[in-house]
Amino acid sequence: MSSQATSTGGAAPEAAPVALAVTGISKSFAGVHAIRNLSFVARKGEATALIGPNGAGKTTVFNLVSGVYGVDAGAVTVNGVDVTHMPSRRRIGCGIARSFQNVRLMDHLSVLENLLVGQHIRAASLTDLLTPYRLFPNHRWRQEARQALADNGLERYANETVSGLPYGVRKRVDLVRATLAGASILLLDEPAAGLNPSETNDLRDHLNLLVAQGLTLVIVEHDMHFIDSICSNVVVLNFGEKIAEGPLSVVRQDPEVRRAYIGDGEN
Ligand SMILES: Nc1ncnc2c1ncn2[C@@H]1O[C@H](COP(=O)(O)OP(=O)(O)OP(=O)(O)O)[C@@H](O)[C@H]1O
Repeated sequence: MSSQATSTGGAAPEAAPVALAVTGISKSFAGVHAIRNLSFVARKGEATALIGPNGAGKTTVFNLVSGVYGVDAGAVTVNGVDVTHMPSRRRIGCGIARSFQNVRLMDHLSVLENLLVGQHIRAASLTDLLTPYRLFPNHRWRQEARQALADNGLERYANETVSGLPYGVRKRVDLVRATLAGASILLLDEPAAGLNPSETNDLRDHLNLLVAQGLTLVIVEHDMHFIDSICSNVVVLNFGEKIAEGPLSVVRQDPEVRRAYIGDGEN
């Protein structure tokens, strides 16, 4: 990844709109300051990485953003909506979804059936919910699901049962499921964990495709090469505080980041 481009001619490119804004959030657990006065934004159509040593607070940020825990202070805004005091399930309706570490597909159903079930969040009524399976084989949802599989190079798996699929494919189907359910911001917790090199490359390509399609990604990941190939912005946490932010090529040169996390041996 190249560092921020500077241009001498013409106006600077306009920054993409803010999709997720975290403003001055703090959280303590029984006197342990897990997150202290943290602020950052994730912009539409960009991937932001959250990195830091074990216990730095990365998972807690995801828990606060997705509403698993309430913040002690600060605010969280999703697509312009203040969700700070909104329950987790309603935040999904604002376009934010959390994925991975555990793939949440139904093993006994086919890929296509899983996608149709995922679309239930968009259903306005019970009739809506049942229609795509039972009545009209070419219902719009089914067409959308097939199209989404095709767009992401997964169409050959449409009728396969999930339990028989390689782990890397299941993870990618889980991504498609989340986007079809209406998510525009994905929180991805160590997406490359447990994948072999070829699956990691496929996932990287898939995530870059989603970014190109305008999705916003926030990724917790330890694999710097993976981050480098996807994320334009990196937020570095240590003991619950932001110690650096910027392109990876810049933050990895920061002495505090090297001391806390990346290490002097890395280039
Ligand atoms: N539910 C909880 N109860 C008590 N302490 C918690 C809870 N959740 C997180 N913590 C504490 O908050 C701090 C940050 O933890 P967190 O899991 O967010 O870090 P992390 O950066 O995700 O670490 P790792 O990379 O190991 O997953 C740690 O000190 C942890 O023990």
